[in-house]
Amino acid sequence: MTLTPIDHSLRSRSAGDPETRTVLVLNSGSSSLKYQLVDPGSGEALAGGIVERIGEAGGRVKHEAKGEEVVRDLPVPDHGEALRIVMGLFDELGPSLAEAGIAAVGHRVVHGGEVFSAPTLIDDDVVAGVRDLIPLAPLHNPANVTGIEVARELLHVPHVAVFDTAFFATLPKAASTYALDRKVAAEHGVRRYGFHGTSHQFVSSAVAEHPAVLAKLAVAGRGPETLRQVVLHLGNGASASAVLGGAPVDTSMGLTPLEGLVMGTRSGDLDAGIIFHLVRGGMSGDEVDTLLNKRSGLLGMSGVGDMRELQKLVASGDDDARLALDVYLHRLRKYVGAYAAVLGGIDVLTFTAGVGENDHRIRSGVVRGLKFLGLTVDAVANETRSDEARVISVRKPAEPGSPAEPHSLVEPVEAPLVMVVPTNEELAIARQTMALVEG
Ligand SMILES: Nc1ncnc2c1ncn2[C@@H]1O[C@H](COP(=O)(O)OP(=O)(O)O)[C@@H](O)[C@H]1O
Ligand SMILES: CC(=O)OP(=O)(O)O
Ligand SMILES: [Mg+2]
Repeated sequence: MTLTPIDHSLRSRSAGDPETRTVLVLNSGSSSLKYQLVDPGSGEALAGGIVERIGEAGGRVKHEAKGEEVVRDLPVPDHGEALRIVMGLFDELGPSLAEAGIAAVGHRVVHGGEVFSAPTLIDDDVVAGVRDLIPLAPLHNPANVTGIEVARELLHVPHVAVFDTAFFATLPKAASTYALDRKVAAEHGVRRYGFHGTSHQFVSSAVAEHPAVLAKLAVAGRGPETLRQVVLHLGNGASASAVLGGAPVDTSMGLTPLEGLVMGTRSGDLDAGIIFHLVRGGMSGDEVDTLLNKRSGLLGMSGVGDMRELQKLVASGDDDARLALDVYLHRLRKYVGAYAAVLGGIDVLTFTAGVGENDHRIRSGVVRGLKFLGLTVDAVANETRSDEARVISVRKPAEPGSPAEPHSLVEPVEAPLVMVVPTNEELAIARQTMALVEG
């Protein structure tokens, strides 16, 4: 398929033109390309979709616009072709990219290393910098580089890189330092970088602005700088963060997005000795890398990496699936407990991303067993589906005249809130992209 490059560079500079206000957000994964056309002003997603199984036998494209979804099965050999297909779908099914007034393209880049700690306007040097970081994120950064290169060829507008690691650039040294020989660590850039930062930042900010949280702080007479949050981003990749007054103080992913929680296909935490044991047993380093990143986690333990599939197996009485779920929940409870210690207590525990937003059994499963921290789940609130940020912990009516009014429900002041807050990495990337482009 051949497409004419779209040049919006002149239109994007025409101030006040409402048509020049959208951002195309691209999230290039190892075998997928997620995209969304976003109006950062209104927060509206005008269209979006996903190209899956890139480079595999049967590719698939899902494109959603104006409430309608189109699914097509077709071969997608690489990310370049994936983006060309996406641009063709916009042309064919709308909204037309040529008329959408794209002011910029925002790229999710997973690893920014120590070089990039803020959204960055992309030029050749930045592409080279992201490429240099491939050894630190071999599963993610190669796709990010390809996505950027192809998009720059096809869309002649400013391109901005928004890094997963940026939010965690200010982690305290005690949390970001591995207890290794300091010279080796410095030479190889070994430290905790943290990932999913765009999501942890978006969600923790939304929590801090939520009326129930503001009421809680008001009742306690405390300022926002004291707010102690734990955020659980549970998607295919999963990570936890501890956030104090808006600043991250710890996070579960490390040098790479492998450490921490049990994930769809990644092991999360394990004894580093296991790696040497497997290598001595005959596996190559690359084989162990693939094992831990792609064949472990829920998939490795149960045969399925998708939480919906896992829950079906558990319901059917499958013992391996039950154990996988128990390991997943056990790890989560350990992290919440650890972060309660890091923060000196928890004010709000928040669930987000595909599993966190949708699976009430996981939420109640985590909180069950953490009663000693004051954490609770109200069964009705937990099981009620909603796209809104909401409280799911047990609450009681506010005292008449209390500062918690007009919010009619408030938990005992000392009890933490448990919340579900939908993440929106695309909107956050679009806003950061627009802010940079508009200077
Ligand atoms: N209704 C649901 N119940 C349970 N799990 C769900 C539900 N919807 C989505 N998920 C799970 O969410 C995960 C994907 O989350 P998502 O945030 O989309 O991942 P990513 O962005 O990392 O690809 C999958 O494990 C999927 O099964
Ligand atoms: C960093 C990371 O794990 O990203 P994802 O969840 O998209 O794989
Ligand atoms: Mg995601």
